[in-house]
Amino acid sequence: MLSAADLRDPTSAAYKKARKRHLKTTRNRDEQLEADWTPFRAAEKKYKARFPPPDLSDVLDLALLDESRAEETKRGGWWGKPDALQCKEIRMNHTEGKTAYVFPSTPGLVLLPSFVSPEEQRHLVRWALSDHARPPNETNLDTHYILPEEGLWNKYVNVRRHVCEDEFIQPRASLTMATDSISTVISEPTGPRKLISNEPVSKDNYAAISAAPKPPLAPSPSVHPLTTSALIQKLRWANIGWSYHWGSKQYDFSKGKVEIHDDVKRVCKRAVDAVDWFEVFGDGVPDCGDWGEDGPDWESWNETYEPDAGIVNFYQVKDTLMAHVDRSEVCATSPLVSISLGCAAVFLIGGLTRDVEPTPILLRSGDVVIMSGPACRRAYHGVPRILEDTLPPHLEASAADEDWELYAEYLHTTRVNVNVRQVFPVLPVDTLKVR
Ligand SMILES: O=C(O)CCC(=O)C(=O)O
Ligand SMILES: [Fe+2]
Repeated sequence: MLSAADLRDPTSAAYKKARKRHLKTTRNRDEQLEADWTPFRAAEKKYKARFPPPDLSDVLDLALLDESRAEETKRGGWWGKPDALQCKEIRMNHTEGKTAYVFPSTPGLVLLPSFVSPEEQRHLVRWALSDHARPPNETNLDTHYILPEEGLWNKYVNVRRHVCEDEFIQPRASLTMATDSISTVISEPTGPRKLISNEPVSKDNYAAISAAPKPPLAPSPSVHPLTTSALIQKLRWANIGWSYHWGSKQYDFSKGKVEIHDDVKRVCKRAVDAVDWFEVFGDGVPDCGDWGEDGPDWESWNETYEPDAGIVNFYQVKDTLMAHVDRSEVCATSPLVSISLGCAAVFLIGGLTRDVEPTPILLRSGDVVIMSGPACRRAYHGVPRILEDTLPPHLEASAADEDWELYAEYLHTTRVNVNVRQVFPVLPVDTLKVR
């Protein structure tokens, strides 16, 4: 496979070949169209580019400050700069040897580099693939395929260990066409997550949005049977907690809530608890945004933060997550905790519109991002690039743990993001009592 280093060396054969292909595909590029790109779109295009590989010198890469991550940051030849952006180190609670950073450009954004230990990273990856991406938690593949009851990953492990055959997993369409009336389902092709412009949820429209019908998505009639090994590469997300309805981009509370696993909750609570929120939002922090009629609630987060929803994202190296705002949560301010595992990525976060120039941050395995407060929770953000060959040494296969081998192999081309949210404010007004 071509490495990023090959593509940066103009004397290499790989560079010459890629350049030729690039010139051919961009010959008819519409320059006027490019001039119309919003700053967010322009940044996405820049980091997505396969050739030449993007220059990351304006991407914040705080791992470079950490001597113990030297082996990790060497991988793949991808480096940002530790001083690419303006950020400030803040005081933390009960946390030895860790650091937290805030950003004047996005009040409420907190970065905790290397917050999750290597051991805990392995534990979370196992949880995500083996325990979580299976019933009762919905995955992107459930709509379209009749998945094995034991979970796709567990089946895949059995296939690789020759415990069972690599059978073809059948599309669901053949089954449901006969039983579902077409008018009760909405069609959604497979592929990346779609951008649907949904209405921001608030206490005022919550009841109406909850009551609106949420018909199941239609299984695609064009998907083909695939083996377990082929299908595992197409796993893109698994739901956490309250069920999310992708057709309307709203939660479907009628389906009930699956409890968030204690181990995941514990990491998220530890992260929120580690932050001194006065340093993030206290006196003298400007432009924190509009907290709504009840005013700021950050002072109680260390005690009241209680996640109840979220998603595990599985990105293969060529996947991207387009600019979006997570606006389906009733509580538009409480911390959203986002844990990065596996390959590194470029994360972009801008402002309330795509016209705000986004801040680029290199996220590596074990890093935690917290998005909190009105300015940050409603900020456009996305992941335009997964950086190939960046799996840290502590996630590689090791002779000491044979069972890890298949996880390590999968992670070589994958980034896992555990994205945990709080849908309801902790003290819901009467109309919000669904818990
Ligand atoms: O993968 C990430 O870092 C961000 C994911 C995200 O923004 C989302 O799931 O809404
Ligand atoms: Fe998001």
